[in-house]
Amino acid sequence: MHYRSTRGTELSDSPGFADILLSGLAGDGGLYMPEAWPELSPAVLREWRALPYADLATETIGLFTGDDIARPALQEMCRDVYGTFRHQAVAPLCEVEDGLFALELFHGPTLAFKDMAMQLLGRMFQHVLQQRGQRATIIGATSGDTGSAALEAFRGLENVSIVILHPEGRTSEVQRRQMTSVTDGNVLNIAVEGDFDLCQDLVKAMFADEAFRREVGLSAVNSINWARIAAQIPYYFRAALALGGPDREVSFAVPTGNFGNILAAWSARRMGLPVRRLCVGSNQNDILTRFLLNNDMSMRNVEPSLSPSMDIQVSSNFERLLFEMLDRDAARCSAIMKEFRATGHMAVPHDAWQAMRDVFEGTAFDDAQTLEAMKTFHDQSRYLADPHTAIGLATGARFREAGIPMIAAATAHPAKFPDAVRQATGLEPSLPPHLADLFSRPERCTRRPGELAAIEEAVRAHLHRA
Ligand SMILES: Cc1ncc(COP(=O)(O)O)c(C=O)c1O
Ligand SMILES: N[C@@H](CCOP(=O)(O)O)C(=O)O
Repeated sequence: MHYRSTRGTELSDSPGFADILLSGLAGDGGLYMPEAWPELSPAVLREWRALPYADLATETIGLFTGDDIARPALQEMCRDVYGTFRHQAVAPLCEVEDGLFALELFHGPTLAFKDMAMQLLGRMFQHVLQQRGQRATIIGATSGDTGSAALEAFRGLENVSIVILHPEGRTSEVQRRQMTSVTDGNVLNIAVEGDFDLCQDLVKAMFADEAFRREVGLSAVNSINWARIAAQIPYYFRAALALGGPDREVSFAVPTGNFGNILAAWSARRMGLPVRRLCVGSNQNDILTRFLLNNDMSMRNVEPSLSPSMDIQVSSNFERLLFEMLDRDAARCSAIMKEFRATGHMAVPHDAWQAMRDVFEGTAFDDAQTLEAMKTFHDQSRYLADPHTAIGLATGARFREAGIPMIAAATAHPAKFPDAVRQATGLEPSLPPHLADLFSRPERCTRRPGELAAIEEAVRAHLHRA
């Protein structure tokens, strides 16, 4: 399998999986996409119904790794990683209301869906870096969950340093402590004065600084890295196949921020899974919903919300969908994305927008509606949802159609957001035993202004110490 950039101007043609795993973002600022989509027949999908999660993940992800990670090695990684999840089914389905299912993706070590991919990425990086005799410096931006998942997956690894930028004061306390209590020597946490979009822009700016990129051996584990998306595809197959696919259509509802998780669902559809609708759920930062309604993607200030992991205006993976909807015309895709960054507005060609609307729905819930949804799902169905999951379920409920299972991504454990859960239900969710002492663990974190030079300096100083 080879890859190409959504902006199409890369000099080195057709990198393979190991190359794009380590580089993360294409040199031209675009995002890597597979050169061709694997296509799966209904017969193959029926065979996949019987596979345990780790083997289904091996089959799916193996389509993207090609020969760069030998199949037995990939299978061993998947079995090791998913064998440690707290639920035997890894990503179980729970019917919350008639025809409305929660696909629980939070049974990994850091209690959010990010573990589903990140645990595997830790193993893949180690494997490829050892094979190549290289080191990498991973830089990630987080609104709370990617950071903790990445630190857990990469802490203590010999050939990797990891630096995570989070927006100061804009994560839940549990999310912050999950990051800042990781004090291994290869880890640096930076609290940035600004919001998540600024953190993500800083990461992209470090990638654009060619000299710095080479100097530190920069890698990314945000969902700008295709490997993250690839490892998030299997659970959509698993859920749909468990509910009658490929002989029955299903729909998915996904609480959405950076657009990575729903892009993974779209990818499963593109590979042959019969999926009827993909429903984007937003909080009051509803840029995607407004776009889907009016073909008008206009940036506004980010408002802090009860679902902080979705407090975002620039959804990086939207570029991948746009690229596909423009029939892979990289020049047009690049021009539209550059215009968006320059003006803060984007309207896509009408046929591309219509093609998105044929599949995608969007709706938004402000904080009051989120709390109401959390209370209703708890009172009526005894389902305790974190604010992000509640938005996913409420989105699913809004677009549910008779006879078609609606599967909502349950993206975080309620204990990650105890304040919102208490406010909505009066309940005090408890952390699982392995995190029971989280509030008494020492924290380590560096504060920096949201300026490229200050962040690059902090990274250099960290590498010098390590
Ligand atoms: C709990 C939770 N839900 C939803 C999202 C949004 O997912 P995505 O960024 O893939 O759209 C995130 C962050 O990514 C998250 O941490
Ligand atoms: N909500 C995310 C933001 C980054 O998302 P990613 O999937 O691109 O890593 C977070 O939890 O940090």
